[in-house]
Amino acid sequence: MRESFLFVINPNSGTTLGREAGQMATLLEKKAKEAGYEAECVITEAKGHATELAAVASAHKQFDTIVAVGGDGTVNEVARALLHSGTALGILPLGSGNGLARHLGIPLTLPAALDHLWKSVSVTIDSATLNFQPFFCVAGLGFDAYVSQLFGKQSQRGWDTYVKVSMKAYLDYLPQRLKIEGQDAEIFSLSFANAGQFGNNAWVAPHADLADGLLEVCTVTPFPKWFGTALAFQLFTKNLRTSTYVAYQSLTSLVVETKHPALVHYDGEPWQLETNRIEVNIVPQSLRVRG
Ligand SMILES: Nc1ncnc2c1ncn2[C@@H]1O[C@H](COP(=O)(O)OP(=O)(O)OP(=O)(O)O)[C@@H](O)[C@H]1O
Repeated sequence: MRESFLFVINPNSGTTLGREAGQMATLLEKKAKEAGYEAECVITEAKGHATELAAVASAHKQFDTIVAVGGDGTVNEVARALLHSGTALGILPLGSGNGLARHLGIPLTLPAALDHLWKSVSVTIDSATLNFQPFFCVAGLGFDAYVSQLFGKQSQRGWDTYVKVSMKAYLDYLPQRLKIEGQDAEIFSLSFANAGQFGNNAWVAPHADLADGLLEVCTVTPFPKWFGTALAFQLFTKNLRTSTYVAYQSLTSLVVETKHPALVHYDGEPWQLETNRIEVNIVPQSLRVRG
């Protein structure tokens, strides 16, 4: 039997899909056929739709691989439907940040990413949960959650919007007091990294390993405003570990208590909690990915 792929296309991802999603579907079906595979495409109609589509296809064992065509939000929506299933996740990284794809070394141009997809084999990786919400790349609270909330409100996506939004967020963001495993702490940000980067090569935990059964917990403590540029440089050059304001722990679970229900993010998706308690857990060896 020929190998089969379902492409789940999010027209809202990145800056290139949009009204071109229909053309993308036609192109992907043609390319798959030329390469000797069975393929179907579906275009999502709303937030959460990718999970429904992937869950139905996976339950009926209709396809060997379900490919998220979009960014980390799309990857999250498809991947959560494939947890502990026999169906593998594929990624065509057409989002804004593409953190998991970049960590996995998936090329960012469509022809190269497709070529990579056909040739790749599946590996089993860990996922994680934040208050039972699955994530695959990075989740957290503090500055990054604030940026994800502001980014989610923009009409344009893409790298330029990330930069604009991050700079605005930096000017008015205030550090938070909370308890990490019962210990008082003040944080600029607290990240739970399954993969090494947020996306756009912002390496929050370059040493993160997707299959080691551990989360890399990265605490950034408050720093003088003038140090922001140096910290950003360390983030983009995989040198955050050298900063005096950064500490790492490798953990399987963690409990954080906040004064007020916190704004968090999971794979860049903002989420306003209704509880003061945050529990993060690793879920070892839970997802098959074409890497
Ligand atoms: N048809 C749709 N209409 C509107 N929003 C959608 C639709 N399908 C999915 N979404 C939502 O679009 C959002 C953005 O998708 P995604 O995260 O893939 O792109 P991105 O933010 O540009 O990339 P990245 O997360 O890599 O930075 C997600 O919150 C997803 O739930």
